[in-house]
Amino acid sequence: MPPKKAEATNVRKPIIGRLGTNLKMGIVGLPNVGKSTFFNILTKLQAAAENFPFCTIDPNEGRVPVPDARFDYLCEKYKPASKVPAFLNVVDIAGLVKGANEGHGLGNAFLSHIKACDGIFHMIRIFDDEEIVHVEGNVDPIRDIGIINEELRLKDLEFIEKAHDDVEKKVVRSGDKTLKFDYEVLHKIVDVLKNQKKAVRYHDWNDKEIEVLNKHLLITSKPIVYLLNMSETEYIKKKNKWLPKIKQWVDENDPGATVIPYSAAFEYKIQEMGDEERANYLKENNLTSQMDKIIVTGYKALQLSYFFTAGEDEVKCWTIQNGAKAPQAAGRIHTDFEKGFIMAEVMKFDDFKENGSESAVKAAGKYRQQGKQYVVEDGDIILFKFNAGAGLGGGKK
Ligand SMILES: Nc1ncnc2c1ncn2[C@@H]1O[C@H](COP(=O)(O)OP(=O)(O)OP(=O)(O)O)[C@@H](O)[C@H]1O
Ligand SMILES: [Mg+2]
Repeated sequence: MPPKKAEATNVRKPIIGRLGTNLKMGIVGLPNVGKSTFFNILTKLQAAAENFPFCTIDPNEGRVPVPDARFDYLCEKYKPASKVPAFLNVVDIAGLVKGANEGHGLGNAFLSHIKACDGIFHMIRIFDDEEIVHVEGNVDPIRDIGIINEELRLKDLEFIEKAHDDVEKKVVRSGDKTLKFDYEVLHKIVDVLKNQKKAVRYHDWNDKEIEVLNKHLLITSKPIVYLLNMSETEYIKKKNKWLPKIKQWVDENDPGATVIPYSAAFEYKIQEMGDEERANYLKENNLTSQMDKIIVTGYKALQLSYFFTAGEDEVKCWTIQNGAKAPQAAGRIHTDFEKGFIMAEVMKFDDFKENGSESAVKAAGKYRQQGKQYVVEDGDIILFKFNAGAGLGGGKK
């Protein structure tokens, strides 16, 4: 029997990058542009952030709760003993300079810290401040974006040429046919990076090619979120001469990437205020913090989403990779849930909010039982039914 149409819509393009849910965003940029300041505001940690280039050497890691009004609503509703939001992992990395791929600045070693991340917050300085050293002598974000992207491209090229040559030896000299397709794809990747001088993510790869790409986890295949670090004054005035130029550059050179202007100085200032003082200040001056937006954008860039389990004991967000099916999602809670999966009972968050309770959702006919093929959607509230062991009756969570 041919597959049903409904199932066909479940077919998704494979994700480029690491599998799993423990993914992280790395903060990348020139030295002294505000990466550690941003990291500290995000994580409320105290990594060294001083006015000199290469202040950061070893990477700092932290995790930040992902803000979500739906989660807050569920907590308000159930008043659970335990509240567990989703988390975004972030890594503060040393500054990158021109020629880093050849060992300039802090050199090559920490490019591996970028490689170990799954997505990039590309931090760009657009604030003018005579006091703050700029390694290139003046503020010119278009030039700076170029320097960073070029370093990342060259690093990938160096890595992939080596992989290409290794596979070439096996295919051409030793006649290993199993690697023939890998060899073709590696050849294509070298072409994109070397001849077309493009990042790997700009190219449209097919499913089989993505399988090969995922053996190498190239830096330029990672999703990017551009963060433009403004001065406090300009952020408040919502004005900076570089903003239109950068937007234009990204549209032309990195279409689809997200650009978020913000100000580390402003965010730092409001973080120091008390809750009430901050709320009043923002309201009176018609200003908003950009931190929530940045966190959510970073989390989504990693192709992650979450479903909720909700009850009086606990309201919890469970991170999944986009496109995960119900049994896989159940496996996030416990491997037994995946092995003995029977069904997922699903409420859409909006239905829950509209109807006010689980029983009202049921009465409205909107409480749905979903099977193994169900692709879990962000914000689903789920109760899994599963077989606990070989035929030992049902269980649930
Ligand atoms: N928006 C801003 N306006 C003014 N000063 C800022 C702003 N953002 C950061 N700074 C200042 O810039 C300096 C460098 O910041 P930070 O240490 O965070 O940079 P970094 O990118 O982590 O540098 P490195 O690569 O050397 O580790 C600090 O003195 C910080 O206070
Ligand atoms: Mg730093």
